[in-house]
Amino acid sequence: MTKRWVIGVIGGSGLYAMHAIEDAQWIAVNSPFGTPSDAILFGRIGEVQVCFLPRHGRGHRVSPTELNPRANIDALKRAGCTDLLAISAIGSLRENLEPGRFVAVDQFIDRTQGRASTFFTSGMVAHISMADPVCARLSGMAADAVEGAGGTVARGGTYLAMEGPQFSTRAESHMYRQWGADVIGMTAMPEAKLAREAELPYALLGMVTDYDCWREGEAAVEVGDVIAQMHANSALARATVERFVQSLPATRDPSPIDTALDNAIITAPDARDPAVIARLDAVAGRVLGAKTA
Ligand SMILES: CSC[C@H]1O[C@H](OP(=O)(O)O)[C@H](O)[C@@H]1O
Ligand SMILES: Nc1ncnc2[nH]cnc12
Repeated sequence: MTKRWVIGVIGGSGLYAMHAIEDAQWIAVNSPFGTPSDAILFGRIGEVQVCFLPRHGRGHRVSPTELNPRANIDALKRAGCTDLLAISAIGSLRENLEPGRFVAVDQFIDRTQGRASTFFTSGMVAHISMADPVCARLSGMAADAVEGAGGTVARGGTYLAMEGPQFSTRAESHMYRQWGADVIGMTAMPEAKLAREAELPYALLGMVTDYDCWREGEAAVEVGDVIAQMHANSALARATVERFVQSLPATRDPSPIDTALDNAIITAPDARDPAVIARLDAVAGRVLGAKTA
């Protein structure tokens, strides 16, 4: 069955609103998983419905370590999103990924600690595959949009998600390079895991803002470097999102991620907790038969 695209855009550091969105309206969406970072900006770009959520809230109020990605993803699912494009500021762990370049991330190493990282708690246990954590279709179109907007992009790269909010030590930065990580940030995990649990195809466009602290004889990253680079490139990031939405095919073919929960739930029907089922109405209503609010 084909359906229309509803694109959720998660704006990272420096991207707190989208002026290209027409008929725009900020609307608060409640979630049983807590308070999302902000209201969602509903509107359209051309004929495509867009739901924009600033990841840290307007004014960058919410720390990466105190984000509630469960509430954010649940709210975007409730808002009717079919697909998610996330934008992030990232540090580079590779010489050839210079500040200003975009990276269409395709793998993750999750080093975050203590964040609620699943919708499927006791009473409704599920194990989804995260082998290929990013939607290749979406990521490819997002990378095309970067180039169409005049930017440069690396297609593929491994994102190390650190806890923060402090930046890494030099020893950690060197270790992450040895592990094979290409870029570093504090927010895309567990966001990407939760998007998959919610059967939402997810792509992450990282924008390199700095070289972290692994380069010999060079000053370590400071937040001012990140902000300056984000400001220098925010017009390009906005143009990329606009172009991405405009380039979508008129109809949306199904994605295998739309049915990621098929065969993922292991808790026997008679052992399922009704309270847990109730709060999964948006995330897993398709498989649990719960009514979506
Ligand atoms: C402002 S510097 C560090 C900050 O920027 C990144 O956030 P986001 O991914 O939302 O753009 C990074 O993960 C940190 O939260
Ligand atoms: N060097 C870095 N480390 C972690 N998160 C970042 N976001 C932007 N630059 C970063």
